[in-house]
Amino acid sequence: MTGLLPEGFDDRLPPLADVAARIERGVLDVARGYGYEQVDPPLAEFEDELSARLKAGGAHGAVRFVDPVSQRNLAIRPDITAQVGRIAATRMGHHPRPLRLSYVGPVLKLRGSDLNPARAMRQLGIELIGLDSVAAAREVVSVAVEALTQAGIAGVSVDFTLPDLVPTLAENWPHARLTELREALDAKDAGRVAAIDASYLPLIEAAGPFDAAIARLRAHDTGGALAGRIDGLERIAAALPAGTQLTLDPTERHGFEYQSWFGFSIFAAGALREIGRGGSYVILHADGHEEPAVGMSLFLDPVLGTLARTPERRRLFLPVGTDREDGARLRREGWVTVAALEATDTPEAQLCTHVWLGGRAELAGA
Ligand SMILES: N[C@@H](Cc1c[nH]c[nH+]1)C(=O)O
Repeated sequence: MTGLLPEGFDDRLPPLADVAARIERGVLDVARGYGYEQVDPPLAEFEDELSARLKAGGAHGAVRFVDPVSQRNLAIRPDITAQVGRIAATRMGHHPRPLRLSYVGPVLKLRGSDLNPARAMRQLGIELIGLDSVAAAREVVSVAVEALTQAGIAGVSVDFTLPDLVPTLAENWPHARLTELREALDAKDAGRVAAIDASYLPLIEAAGPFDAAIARLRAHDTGGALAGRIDGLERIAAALPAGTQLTLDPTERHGFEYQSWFGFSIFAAGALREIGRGGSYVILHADGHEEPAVGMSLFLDPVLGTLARTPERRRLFLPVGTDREDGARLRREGWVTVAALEATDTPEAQLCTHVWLGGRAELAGA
């Protein structure tokens, strides 16, 4: 219904909201099994704290307002990773490293994008703080793939990227020339890239299925920043279950505002957009020291529609007068029971598949 909610905002209704909650629980449970403990930061906080924590931004795209109580600028979180960075750098600064944390909750973005108009959404994820090594990245990507698969998401695939590769290789370039190169790479415009510096052409040619892309990159490898990253990606990919579809787009930077050497997007069968993103990044401490981290965030909306088409909705209608003990026992056995509160209520009105009749669960309408 237009006008009921602002553009980019949406209600999750039944059965989608239940499906989503179940997947969220499933993912967080798998993460907990790997030692990731949940933090639950508030919806909004001081803007300066939020933007100070991630090197290369953390309050980017936040809705801001002046708090009438503190008279300070607050930001509604656009990304819980920045809040986890704040917690890791302050209240859990003394905690032994690496620190493994997970989170789930709503986030709000000032603007949607052409590709994804959503502004209000739920984000869940894990962050591993203290390391951005290949071993740390391997763990984060494998936990993401395992957790999504166990939560019932089919066809999970991963697209790797190297967010800071181009700025690292072109470290001494004037800003304007680097911007031009990055725009040409974004547009995958081989002609323009060749005109700027043909040695960057292999980065466009290397986009595609992982093994072939790595082989092509290796063929052009001149040592240095690229060589280390190729090795790292291969070791990360090798940790994923056989059959996981993998691709590489070494210059993709859309959505990777603060990630450093390593980034990845997660896709699922039938979902039109990515359902997750992650990578390595740097947390800034108040004393100026920089701490590496790796993490990933999931946004499940694009995949919910594909799952909820076949929800198993078994609901047992309990007519007025059903014994309370019977109801309690049936729920313990796993039934969803819906009690009639008035004699005129019907199984159909309550979307029940079964009815409790004569001490048995009968098919409704039979
Ligand atoms: N929070 C990032 C993904 C991420 C988590 N940790 C590192 N990167 C995002 O939503 O795009």
